[in-house]
Amino acid sequence: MAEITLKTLAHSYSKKPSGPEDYAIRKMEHVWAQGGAYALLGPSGCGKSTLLNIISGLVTPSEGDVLFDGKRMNELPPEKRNIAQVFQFPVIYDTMTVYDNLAFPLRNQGGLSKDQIREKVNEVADVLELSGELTRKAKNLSADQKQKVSMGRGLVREDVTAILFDEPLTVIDPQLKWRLRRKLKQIHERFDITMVYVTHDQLEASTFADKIALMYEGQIVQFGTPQELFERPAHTFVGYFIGSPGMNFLEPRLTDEGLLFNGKHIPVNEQVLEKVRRSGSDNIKLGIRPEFVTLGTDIGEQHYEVTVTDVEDLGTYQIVDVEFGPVTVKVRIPEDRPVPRKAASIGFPDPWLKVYVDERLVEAEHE
Ligand SMILES: Nc1ncnc2c1ncn2[C@@H]1O[C@H](COP(=O)(O)OP(=O)(O)OP(=O)(O)O)[C@@H](O)[C@H]1O
Repeated sequence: MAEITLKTLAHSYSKKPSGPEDYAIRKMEHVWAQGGAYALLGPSGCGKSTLLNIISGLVTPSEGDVLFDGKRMNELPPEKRNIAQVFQFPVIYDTMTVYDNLAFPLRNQGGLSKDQIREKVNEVADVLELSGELTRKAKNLSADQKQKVSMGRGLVREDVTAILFDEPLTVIDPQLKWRLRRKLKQIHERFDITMVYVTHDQLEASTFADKIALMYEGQIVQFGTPQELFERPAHTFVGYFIGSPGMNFLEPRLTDEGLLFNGKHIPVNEQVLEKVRRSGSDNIKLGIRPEFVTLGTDIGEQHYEVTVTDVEDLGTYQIVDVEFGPVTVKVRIPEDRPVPRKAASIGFPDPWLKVYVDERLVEAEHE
């Protein structure tokens, strides 16, 4: 077991990368602490699998280091790294029994008696609810049972540094997914192993992980709890990708008075405004989640006049589309709240209105 550090890591599949777009992993620093349950979340192609494969040794990074407990691993082949990797599709020996599949990594490792092997296999089979299947040939198992055997093969070894899961539930029926996800959580609690779970599904990420690393264009743009990613997106992409629907964005103009949008002054914290001025950038965005926009009929200071254009009833809540100048702002309200007919007003309560410069969150210093 170990802490995994990625130090000034970058990777390009191209021999002669000419710019950032040629990098699957753009320069990053990251630490996965020993024993954590992490999700690596991001859209297709953002570099998740590449990052996992660099940790396990299947891919050698073109720049930077992979350290396990401070020791450089770059030159070590995968089989020497003690990393278990579970892929989308089960990797098992079809002709062996479930018992032999689970015992295989232990026999390979050597140094354990038959009894010790049996004890460990039984323990893992018990956790994975495979005890009744131990004598069955693996090829006769269902897809989810096979995937459980794959996971079990990683879990039996006491010397594993970490288990990396690369979208392991893709082949599993939806109704079994939640059971397996819970199982993984229990396994994590019981075995105290560092786990990194790759997914592009935010629900899967937040039910499994204590902390989520959100990846975008080859970089981890935020590493935090599901709540932190929701309440304080550090990058506009986090705001957009997390939540349903994602964050609303307005593109205000910076004037001597402050931030102006649709002819209205939108007040923000003075320190934040000062930082925006100093940045010299004109890529400024205001972000607010649909859950935090207030909707009413009062027009006045900090209540901006809008037109309701659509209401979508989604069972337990409604999504109201309002036209605010050139943009449609989405507001999420409880199902039983009446929606103003056409003329309405919206407000952006202070702690939830975020300011982004060059896509990064700008905040006031805390005392
Ligand atoms: N073996 C390879 N050779 C060249 N380019 C590759 C290779 N593997 C991945 N890439 C490229 O690297 C980038 C990152 O891919 P990667 O598979 O790591 O992303 P991902 O987030 O895991 O995507 P997905 O969710 O679709 O699996 C993509 O642009 C992809 O096309």
